[in-house]
Amino acid sequence: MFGFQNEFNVLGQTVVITGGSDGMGKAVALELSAKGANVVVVARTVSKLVTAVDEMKANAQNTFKQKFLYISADLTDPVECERVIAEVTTWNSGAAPDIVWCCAGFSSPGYFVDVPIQDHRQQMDTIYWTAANTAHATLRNWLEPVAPSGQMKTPRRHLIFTCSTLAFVPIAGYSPYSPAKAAIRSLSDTLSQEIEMYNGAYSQRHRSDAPAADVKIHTIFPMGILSPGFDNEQKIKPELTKRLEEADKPQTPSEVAEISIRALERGEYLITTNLVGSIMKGTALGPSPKNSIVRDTMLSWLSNLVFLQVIPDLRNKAFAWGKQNGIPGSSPAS
Ligand SMILES: NC(=O)C1=CN([C@@H]2O[C@H](COP(=O)(O)OP(=O)(O)OC[C@H]3O[C@@H](n4cnc5c(N)ncnc54)[C@H](OP(=O)(O)O)[C@@H]3O)[C@@H](O)[C@H]2O)C=CC1
Ligand SMILES: CCCCCCCCCCCCCCCC(=O)[C@@H](N)CO
Repeated sequence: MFGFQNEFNVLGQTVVITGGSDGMGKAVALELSAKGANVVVVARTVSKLVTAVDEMKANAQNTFKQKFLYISADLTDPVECERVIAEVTTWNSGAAPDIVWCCAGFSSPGYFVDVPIQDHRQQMDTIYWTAANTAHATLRNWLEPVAPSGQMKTPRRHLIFTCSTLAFVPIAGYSPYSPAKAAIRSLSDTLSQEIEMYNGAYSQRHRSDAPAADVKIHTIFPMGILSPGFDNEQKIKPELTKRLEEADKPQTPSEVAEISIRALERGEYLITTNLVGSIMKGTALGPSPKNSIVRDTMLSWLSNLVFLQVIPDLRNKAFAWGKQNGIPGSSPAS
């Protein structure tokens, strides 16, 4: 297309998708398979992984050229993440993956004091540590200095995190989950700066050892996704939380995958998937690198005005809820 340079061409690339056996991760896997990528899906449950591989094969652009693999691993364990990268590299004829997309994780909502403290820690393991472990194993591999003769021909790699708009805006009932997503956002912002040192060294690769490729970091911030994980969280979600997130109209996994991939193709860094999500991002953009200085600055001015009203409104709704219903387990005021 005229004037459009695809910043995320996956044809013939090797992609690892954690959490690729369900929900958004599986939708991403299917879409990238249709675009001609070799895809490795990683999650714990083998039966779901087998199904995902079958579906990717059926969806492939070229069944003869593309390869698919699944690896069962619990990514809360950093040793497992290193095994995943090593196995993928062996399978990929000795070359590291070109793209790693962290999608693993699920939400277990509840009020802060009602959720046992070890469950809060477990959410941090499931959300933050699966992503940080994967990023650590991946970047250690990608950023290893190699001699000029070992440099890649298609010199760009992508590390993608999947966060949530809850990293931008607080909603009561998500305290086990939102802090872990906010930590991912902070990791992403920090890495997006740190990676520039390596990319700078890469730009001088003809002179000295440098990483084998340029690396770009991206983070996706979906709103609700109609996934199996979402069905589970709805069963335990406090009624107040459902009420406070009424402005959210959940999207299907394939919608979210498609919108995210299109934004990656435009080269965006922090990616939202609909208008309410963009407004939530706008109010919290702060020091994060921008996709477009003009558009993001206008967006944050607008969002900050909107949120002058939104935050007190959310707090008032919580207060009114308690006034009406009491705290969970108590008998309501009559
Ligand atoms: N659903 C929603 O409303 C929203 C979700 N998100 C985020 O988007 C991402 C995808 O969510 P969703 O589509 O709901 O996903 P699902 O809950 O439907 O699927 C989660 C995937 O992660 C895998 N997984 C979970 N824990 C681990 C682990 N310890 N090690 C390896 N794999 C693991 C699961 O497989 P298995 O259990 O077999 O390991 C599965 O493949 C998540 O990061 C989620 O937090 C963000 C905003 C909204
Ligand atoms: C005009 C602008 C008004 C903005 C109002 C703000 C409303 C907040 C909506 C909260 C939506 C939360 C979606 C994230 C879901 C998620 O990550 C979990 N389902 C975990 O899986």
